[in-house]
Amino acid sequence: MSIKLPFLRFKDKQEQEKNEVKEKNIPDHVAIIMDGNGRWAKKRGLPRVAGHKEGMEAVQNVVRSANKFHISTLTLFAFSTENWQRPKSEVDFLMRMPSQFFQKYLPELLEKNVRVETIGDFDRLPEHTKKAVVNAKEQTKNNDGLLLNFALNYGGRLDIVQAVRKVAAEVEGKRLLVEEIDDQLFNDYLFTKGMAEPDLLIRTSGEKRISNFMLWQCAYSEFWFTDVLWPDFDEKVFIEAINAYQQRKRRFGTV
Ligand SMILES: CCc1cc(N2CCCCCC2)n2ncc(-c3ccc(F)cc3)c2n1
Repeated sequence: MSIKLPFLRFKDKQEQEKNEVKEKNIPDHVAIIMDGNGRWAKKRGLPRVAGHKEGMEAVQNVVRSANKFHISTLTLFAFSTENWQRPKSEVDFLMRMPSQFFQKYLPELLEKNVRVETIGDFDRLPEHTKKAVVNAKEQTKNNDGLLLNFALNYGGRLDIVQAVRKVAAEVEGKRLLVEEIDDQLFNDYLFTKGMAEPDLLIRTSGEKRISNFMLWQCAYSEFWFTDVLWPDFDEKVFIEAINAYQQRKRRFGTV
């Protein structure tokens, strides 16, 4: 059984298949590097912030699609540890986006049983940003639908270094033996504690780099790249990514 998109006319079965997501092998956890917002604006002679605003609409659209496809976890790379190097005016604008997002979409997230989480160094964010995010986390904490996880002030190397520091402190405090340290234990010290690892990592705008995103967690993820700029990312592109994932995961009856 697959989720059909009735509004699209299909030339033939093959064409139809390209516009459907089969229920088998749906990726449990999809992570997205939402790249291309500035380029989207530049192509239109608009200021960069116009690309960020349009990109925020694309965020809610991809949440709706992930919900429809019964994806369990959707992680969105919203702000990296490197993004602090951007002009102050742009960083200030970006730091107001979480609050704007929830002002517009929190009612819909609640109605759709979505739970909001974040990964990254939360403390360094401005108070107004933290307040908006803490409020959304609190209001959605008992929801058991899609886990919408925003990577905020996140870096893969920061994630690993802060985890190593915590493990080292446990060993130093005689609360942990070196021999007990393995992958499974280490996972519990990362920002993504308790979360499934990404099955599919999508990056938009044509760049084919991971840019310090979930370095440990994506060790076994399928990567899918598209030239589409993030503000233009829609359900049709999302289906293309999931279909590509499903093609790679086809067992042809084998285990
Ligand atoms: C903090 C920078 C930033 C940028 C941004 N853009 C701009 C660049 C990336 C593309 C998407 C639109 N969005 N879109 C939603 C959020 C958001 C983050 C956390 C949260 F809890 C709720 C919403 C967001 N955050």
